[in-house]
Amino acid sequence: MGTAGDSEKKPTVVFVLGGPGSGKGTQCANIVEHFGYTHLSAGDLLRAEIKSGSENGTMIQNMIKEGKIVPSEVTINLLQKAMQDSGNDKFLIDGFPRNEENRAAFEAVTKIEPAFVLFFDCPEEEMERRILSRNQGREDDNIETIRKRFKVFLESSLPVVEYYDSKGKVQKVDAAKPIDEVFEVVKAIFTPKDEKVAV
Ligand SMILES: Nc1ncnc2c1ncn2[C@@H]1O[C@H](COP(=O)(O)OP(=O)(O)O)[C@@H](O)[C@H]1O
Ligand SMILES: Nc1ccn([C@@H]2O[C@H](COP(=O)(O)OP(=O)(O)O)[C@@H](O)[C@H]2O)c(=O)n1
Ligand SMILES: [Mg+2]
Repeated sequence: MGTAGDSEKKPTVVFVLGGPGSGKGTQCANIVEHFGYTHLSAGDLLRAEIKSGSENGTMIQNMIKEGKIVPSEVTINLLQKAMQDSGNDKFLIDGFPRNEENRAAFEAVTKIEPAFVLFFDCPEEEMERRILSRNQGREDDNIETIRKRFKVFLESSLPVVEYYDSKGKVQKVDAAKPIDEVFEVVKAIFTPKDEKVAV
């Protein structure tokens, strides 16, 4: 018997990254249906925290409106709680880590390394079109905030993708295609290799 610490198996985590509007949430919903993962969107958790009237709510709301990245401590707490509450051991963590601070803090706090990183690659003009017709009533889906979010994505989030790419952990998907075509590619990535053999 191991000690309490090492006898518990670490959960499987896949980070789902990509620019704003690249289709992360949409594809995660598809993956959940087919592969039994629990989908945790960092943005959704932060928006729920605002709605709950938490003491951090105003700070989070202001940062989201400016397209800025909320301090890791806040987001990681929400992710950890959601992981515990889920009862599952397989997670799609969508929209996190979004900067080097997010990445290093998650690793330090949870000791979890992602199994791989699913990266949705999409041209900015297409992402902009999608966000402007998303109609979810989000306070950050306006052209002024969108521009700020694109800048943060290029400056802070892409380096995280590059970091994982240098470790051979990135599965890059062309996300500019229609939803079902993107999912065909995603599905192949999640399907265990021994089930991929044609019969
Ligand atoms: N491949 C796609 N082609 C066209 N529209 C898409 C595609 N994927 C997602 N969308 C739409 O674009 C918007 C943004 O998608 P979403 O999944 O919310 O992206 P993200 O979570 O990366 O911001 C949504 O309205 C969604 O329905
Ligand atoms: N790890 C994260 C994820 C989101 N956020 C905030 O939440 C906003 C919306 O994130 P999101 O993932 O829901 O946005 P989309 O990429 O889905 O459009 C971001 O622009 C950030 O302000 C954050 O601060 N830290
Ligand atoms: Mg999203």
